[in-house]
Amino acid sequence: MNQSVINVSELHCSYGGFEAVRGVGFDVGPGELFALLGTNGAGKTTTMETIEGHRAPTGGKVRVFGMDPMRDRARVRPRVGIMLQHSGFAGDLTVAETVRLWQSMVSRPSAVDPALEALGLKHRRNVRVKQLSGGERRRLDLVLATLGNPEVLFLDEPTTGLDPESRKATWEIVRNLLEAGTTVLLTTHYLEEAERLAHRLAIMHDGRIAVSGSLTDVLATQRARIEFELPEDAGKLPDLAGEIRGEASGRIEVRTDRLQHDLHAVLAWARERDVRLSRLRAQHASLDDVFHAVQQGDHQQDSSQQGDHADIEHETRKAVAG
Ligand SMILES: Nc1ncnc2c1ncn2[C@@H]1O[C@H](COP(=O)(O)OP(=O)(O)OP(=O)(O)O)[C@@H](O)[C@H]1O
Repeated sequence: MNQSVINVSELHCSYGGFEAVRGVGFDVGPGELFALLGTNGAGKTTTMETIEGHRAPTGGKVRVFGMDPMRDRARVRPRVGIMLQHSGFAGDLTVAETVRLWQSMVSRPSAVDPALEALGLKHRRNVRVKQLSGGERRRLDLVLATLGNPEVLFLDEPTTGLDPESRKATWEIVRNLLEAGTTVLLTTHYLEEAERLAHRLAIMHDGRIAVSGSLTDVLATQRARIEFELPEDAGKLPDLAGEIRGEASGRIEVRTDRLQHDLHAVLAWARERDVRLSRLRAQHASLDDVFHAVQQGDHQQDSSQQGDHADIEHETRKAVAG
């Protein structure tokens, strides 16, 4: 039985002769937040719009609750909330009038004031929409998208243009929705947003998914880094699993799939020789590193690389847990 709320397989979408989405596939489970990341023009919005039922695919299959979002629109639409990248409000209506109008169109509306309050818009309820700031409009978008208590929420760049406080408030709302069991598909340019909210994520590039999985899986596609400075007379470094870059003396960088192993070897070597490793740093690849590698067309997804990362993550969690 298919447990996915959203199922996308071999999706292709074209604009005339231009293929914007070229064989994308992923599943989103109940209560999961799946984030689509990618460079400008990677195909995120096109993918999202197709899943929302706004655009017919040119190939492949999209299912929401096991149904075709276009053909079965009447059954799918009442169960989903959509926050578009660009909304078309009637500027002369006030915030409260806009929300009431929206309330009359959804099948299971929530109360207006708590919804406005949660996103810091209650004091703006009598202001005309055209007088709102860009960030306030974005927050109104989110209020409207969640007004019908949707089972699935589509968020297309929900925090673009928001100040840091409003961004955090939005994350809090999304977390609450996830706790209540809502399934969320998110596109964002903010890597931190995906790191904080996503259960799983995919990075798109040129219409394809370049890398996907949990944050740990995705980070494991790039090698970790050990950096330090050596004194001139330090001698030859030990053999390591990773690649050693840099001068014999000076700043050294080790790129490795086996962070724990190589860090241990370097520390043991330095201790034996009483060598001081100044400005020592050891770290996993960041999402920024993976994103950059995808952009450069220089990434690999190989689950066999995950051993050390998983070990260290486990140990870190244990240490943090006390
Ligand atoms: N209506 C359209 N007609 C023609 N080409 C389009 C249309 N909409 C999008 N495209 C093209 O399709 C590609 C994918 O666009 P899309 O908006 O899906 O990317 P995106 O990843 O969401 O980008 P961004 O991060 O900039 O929002 C881009 O090359 C874009 O120029």
